[in-house]
Amino acid sequence: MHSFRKIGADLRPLQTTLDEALQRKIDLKTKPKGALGRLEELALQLGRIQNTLSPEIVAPHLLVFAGDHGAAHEGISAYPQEVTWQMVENFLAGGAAINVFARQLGWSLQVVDAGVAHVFGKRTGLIDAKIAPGTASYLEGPAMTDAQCHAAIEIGSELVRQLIQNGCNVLACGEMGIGNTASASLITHYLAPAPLNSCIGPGTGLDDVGLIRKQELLSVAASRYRGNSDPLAILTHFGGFEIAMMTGALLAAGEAGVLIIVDGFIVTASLLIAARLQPHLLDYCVFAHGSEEPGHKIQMDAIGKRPLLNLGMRLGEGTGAALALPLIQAAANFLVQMASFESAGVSETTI
Ligand SMILES: O=C(O)c1ccc[n+]([C@@H]2O[C@H](COP(=O)([O-])O)[C@@H](O)[C@H]2O)c1
Ligand SMILES: Cc1cc2nc[nH]c2cc1C
Repeated sequence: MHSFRKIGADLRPLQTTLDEALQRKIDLKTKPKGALGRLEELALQLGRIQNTLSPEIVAPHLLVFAGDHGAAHEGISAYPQEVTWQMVENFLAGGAAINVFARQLGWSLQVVDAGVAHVFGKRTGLIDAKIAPGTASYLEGPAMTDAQCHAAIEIGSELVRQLIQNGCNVLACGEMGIGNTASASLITHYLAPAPLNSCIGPGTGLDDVGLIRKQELLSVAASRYRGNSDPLAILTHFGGFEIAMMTGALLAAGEAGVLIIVDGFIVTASLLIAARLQPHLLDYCVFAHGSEEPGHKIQMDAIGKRPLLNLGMRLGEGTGAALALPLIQAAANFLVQMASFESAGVSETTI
């Protein structure tokens, strides 16, 4: 029915032919066996993804997808909808947290207007991929049409294919969209699956009263949903153009066999959809950080993954993913640059 089912269709399980050689190379480095802990797992994963004993990080790129949500007017966020476009302006001016971290850590950064309710005009650093000026409210019906969902997935995947053609071999997605934790909660509820209330949190900072209102509204939204549990049906109904575009982006990155650094709660909601379509996608992912949004732990448990960092963050924008890059770089570097027992003349045997 949906041709976008084909995106990611060539996604392959990771190559394991080099596993023994990679593990041996890791074990022969000048350190007690296993002493680099999770960096050793990262090095093995990177070697598998790139199918080499000497992996490298080339042109890491972060795409920040922004979109508005029809349901934002219902009182599901601590902030008003216009913060979405105002933060896009902040990204373009270089003043947001993600700009600071991207500059510090060597990421190329682009902002994608997936569906912000604002006219930006032609702007340097902004990719105009606006599907519509915000989704419809899922309290009234589907957030988007099948055609809009299809277009968003196609555009997200095409953007990533272009980046990879230009040499990028590490991709991260970030997002900005007032109200998008509510969409991510609904998606997590259906796909983890888990009880709805356990998937709902304060997002940008709702107080207890606000949280109860959000839970009530989302419970109404779920009770009105007449579709099935098909991941694309859920994406279409509960939306987020930025969430749909990231779904396409993640699938294309996995299909091209590049490392994906996964950010927080909303990006992982996109990943839950994408991984339902192509389960091997998870092999290409590193989970950067544990978000404070409570549904993130539910997502991680559902896919059996552990985040690298726990910094108490809940910002989005790709900030958690950005901060994990030096660890991944360190994993590649130790595998390539560290001396072996033999080359350094260090005794290998234990007594
Ligand atoms: O990435 C996360 O884990 C995360 C957790 C909570 C909030 N956010 C960000 O906050 C915005 C959504 O929050 P809300 O309360 O408006 O749904 C959106 O712009 C996200 O980038 C992001
Ligand atoms: C200020 C602000 C910045 C953000 N960045 C991502 N989500 C955000 C939400 C708010 C409210």
